Amino acid sequence: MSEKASFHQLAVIGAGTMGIGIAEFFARAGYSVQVYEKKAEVFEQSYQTMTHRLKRQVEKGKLKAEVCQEILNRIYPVSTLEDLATSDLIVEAIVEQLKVKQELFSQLDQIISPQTILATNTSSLSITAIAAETVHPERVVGLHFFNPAPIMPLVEVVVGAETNPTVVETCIDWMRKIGKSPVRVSDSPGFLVNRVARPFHLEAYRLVGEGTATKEQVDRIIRAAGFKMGPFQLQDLIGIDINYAASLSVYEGYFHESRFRPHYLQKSLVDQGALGRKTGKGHFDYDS
Ligand SMILES: C[C@H](O)CC(=O)SCCNC(=O)CCNC(=O)[C@H](O)C(C)(C)COP(=O)(O)OP(=O)(O)OC[C@H]1O[C@@H](n2cnc3c(N)ncnc32)[C@H](O)[C@@H]1OP(=O)(O)O
Repeated sequence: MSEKASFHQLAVIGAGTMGIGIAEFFARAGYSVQVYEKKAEVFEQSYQTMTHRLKRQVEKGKLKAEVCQEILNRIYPVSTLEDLATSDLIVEAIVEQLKVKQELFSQLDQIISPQTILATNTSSLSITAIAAETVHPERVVGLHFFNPAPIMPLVEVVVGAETNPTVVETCIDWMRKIGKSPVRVSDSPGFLVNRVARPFHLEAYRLVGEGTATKEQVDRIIRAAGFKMGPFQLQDLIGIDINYAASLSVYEGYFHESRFRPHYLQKSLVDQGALGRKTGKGHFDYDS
């Protein structure tokens, strides 16, 4: 592994499902992680959920109580972006809106050193476009984790038009070192996984929309075919809003090719605020 791959201080921006999952994974790997989240209540809620899950692991005898405490102690919130000035690697996991991400990256560019690697966990937005607003686009890279981030091995390492190859190598080496299975992918709409996943999700919506099958039937049959989850269960895990944002982004990115057209039921659920497990209601209902 290259010398540069020895990170000391890590940071995550955004403490939603993915942000806190990524922070937990880094903490489990032995790193201390600063978490910047604009809304204190979002951090509190996510931290509580994570704590609850880790404690259940202790009860099940899968995690030692002291290890659980060490993991929790390594994750701490910070209240300003300036607090991240000395980070070696920052992973952004905020809302999937290009403008908002560009503004954040351009702000960070003024605060951190040119050596800091700036990663985005975007599921489908262009890394090149996110980097375009920064003075140092060469240190911007995609690190696309999968939900649940603490346990899913795959990480797409997404190479933007100006990403420095050393940054890519450093991330790949380090991801391997801490137990992930990184794959290098080029910057295109939806990268690899979210593009391949479009027909999986969208055809499922079409089947249900045209009355050919129910959501329960689709999920049951897909599971029987060997998938861990059916498309509707999986969307409830990922977040229906996140999956809809990926659908829109791939559709836009391929200039409205009809095979990528999002489905009205996606938008309808988002408009209702039925976003999946995180809101207690999505395709199915969940206890809070
Ligand atoms: C949209 C994005 O851009 C891209 C994406 O993220 S696409 C989504 C990719 N993810 C998937 O495809 C997930 C597919 N599903 C699965 O792998 C499994 O169903 C699952 C891991 C979510 C749950 O597994 P399952 O066996 O049904 O449930 P359960 O027994 O509760 O959990 C299995 C283990 O995962 C852990 N786990 C479950 N949810 C977790 C979470 N959110 N965070 C951390 N750990 C979690 C449990 O603690 C348990 O660990 P243990 O074996 O040590 O006790």
